Amino acid sequence: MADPDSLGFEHMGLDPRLLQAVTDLGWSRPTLIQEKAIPLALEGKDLLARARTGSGKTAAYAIPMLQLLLHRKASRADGEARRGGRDPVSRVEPPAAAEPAAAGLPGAAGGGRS
Ligand SMILES: Nc1ncnc2c1ncn2[C@@H]1O[C@H](COP(=O)(O)OP(=O)(O)OP(=O)(O)O)[C@@H](O)[C@H]1O
Repeated sequence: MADPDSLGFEHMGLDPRLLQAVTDLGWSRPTLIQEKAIPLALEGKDLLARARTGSGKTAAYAIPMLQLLLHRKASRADGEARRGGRDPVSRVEPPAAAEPAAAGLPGAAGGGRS
């Protein structure tokens, strides 16, 4: 299944947590579709790829997706920290109180023509 001549996961610039996860799964090498797709997806390219069932397509798109999410979270947290605030990703805020449906609309109480 894995391509013995493939560039290893460790050469793809993956987040250490993803590399660890791949190692924990016992995946020593990427499959062909992973080797071809992951670097392009990490560059932000849009891909349409086809490979046999069971060839590892799920990880071919899930690994770059997780990497982009991890980096987005890290850069948002950095930006927030530089502004002296808290990490907006880990912050849990209750939803804002619902506005009255007609508030501010012409014809609503206080907002329309009289
Ligand atoms: N690099 C890898 N090394 C070893 N095993 C892998 C590797 N990548 C995926 N696998 C394993 O291969 C199996 C098939 O992978 P997966 O289901 O992702 O393939 P798929 O191409 O998405 O299949 P399908 O077409 O059925 O959706 C899974 O058990 C998965 O854990």
